[in-house]
Amino acid sequence: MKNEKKATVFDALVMKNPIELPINVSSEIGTLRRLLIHSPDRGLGKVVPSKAQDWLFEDIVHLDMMRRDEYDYYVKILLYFLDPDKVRGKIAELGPDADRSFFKPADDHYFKSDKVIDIQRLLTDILGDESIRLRLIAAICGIERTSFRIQQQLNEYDPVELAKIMISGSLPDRTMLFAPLPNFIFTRDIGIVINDHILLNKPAKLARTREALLSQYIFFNHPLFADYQDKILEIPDNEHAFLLSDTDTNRDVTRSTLEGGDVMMIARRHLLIGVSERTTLYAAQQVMQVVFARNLVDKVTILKIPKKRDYMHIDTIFTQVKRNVWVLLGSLGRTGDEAKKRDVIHFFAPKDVSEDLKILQFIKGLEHKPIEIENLEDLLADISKNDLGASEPIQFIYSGNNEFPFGAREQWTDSCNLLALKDGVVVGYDRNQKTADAFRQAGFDVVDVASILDRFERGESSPETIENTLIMLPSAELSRARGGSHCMSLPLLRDDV
Ligand SMILES: NC(=O)NCCC[C@H](N)C(=O)O
Repeated sequence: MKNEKKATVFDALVMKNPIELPINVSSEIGTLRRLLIHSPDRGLGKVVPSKAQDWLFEDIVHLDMMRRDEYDYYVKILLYFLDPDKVRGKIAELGPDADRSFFKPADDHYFKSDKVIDIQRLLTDILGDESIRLRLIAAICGIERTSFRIQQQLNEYDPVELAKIMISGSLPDRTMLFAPLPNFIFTRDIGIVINDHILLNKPAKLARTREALLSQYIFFNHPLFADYQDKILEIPDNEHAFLLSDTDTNRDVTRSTLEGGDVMMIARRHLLIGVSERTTLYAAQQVMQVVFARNLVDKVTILKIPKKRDYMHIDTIFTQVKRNVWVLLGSLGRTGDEAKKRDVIHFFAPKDVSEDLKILQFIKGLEHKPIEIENLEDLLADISKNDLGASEPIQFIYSGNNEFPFGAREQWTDSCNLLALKDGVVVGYDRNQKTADAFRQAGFDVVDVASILDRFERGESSPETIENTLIMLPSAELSRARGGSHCMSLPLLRDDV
């Protein structure tokens, strides 16, 4: 439909006073109250084998199956926990064979929650403003190098359709104008809430550049974030970076790239930052300076992980399950270290293929005297006990139950990338069966998402009463996109723990 200046579609959100929609995240496990997601859009169905690597997928996906059999369940479980009135009593009619209008952000029958918010709707809202629309069209056409005529043509679409085009890269008649954004489903990577501040990301990969631009416009222009304008943090490049060649090894210490999967608000006064394939040391340092300067935390821990596609961000190698329970990849933990010490080949390995994990902790005011932490388990145990006050013994659940070669296999399909809905209740992928065994051995219930929704519907369990559970999401297609439920969430509000 052509641009008719319709009222913004997300009235429920826009009309609320932003004060009623606070933003605050001070842990990874406090009960989740509000988050940003993005349902797989038509762009994901455009990935072809020859572009899969460039677009950061290792495979092509079946879009309809990914939506009906997998992602829609993710949405249902999120709604049951965060906004139950939208789905309670309706689960049977929202099955994989039903009409999907409830799940389509641009549809009149969409669930329209102000707790589980699709970023596409926020984009639609801001595109209702003439000046923002013109600027964003120009910016996108600039980075995508389209013709001037296409710029003019885009301005003719209404905000609902224009948002779809900007995300998917294609027109309603399926003509492709530019590349899709298949990784936009991983909302974790576009921004991170640090207490009541929002840190915007600078993606390392070209395929994610447009995501950052869209997010920047949304965070700076949507009424939802109106009260937080002076709390949005952006990390600039070091001016020396502009003078370095692409191959200069100093690029890493001057260039600023940062993705949300590398930033974890782990406790009210403690931030973790990964230095990885995607996040540079320079960016990590800049973030540390700004969070200390704004007195947002007292402690920043920097974890340098191997620059490998398998690991990508720190949230691909560990996430928190409960105040005293973590899931992690054993080969980068203590057990991995011990095995390595006995391994003469590892000792002589050139630095760039080293599997080492290095951890340095910085205390505000004593930044010049960082503390080295020997292994991941020591760091996580310290967080549980000293930052979060856990009194029970600390438990580590290892990817693939630490059995060779399942640790690596299941980490690749996001066994360590879990989203906590509340303390001890997490969502993960069903294909990671050895990791699920490890959860059982640690005393957790392991239940597939359809069964838990049934139990909720029958009143046999509820989001309030459920404890110590791994909820398993169907994942044959989603896991091909190389991210898990942690990556598919940008928490905006969690209860304090
Ligand atoms: N936080 C995350 O680990 N996000 C997963 C991102 C997957 C996406 N295909 C990417 O490579 O960027």
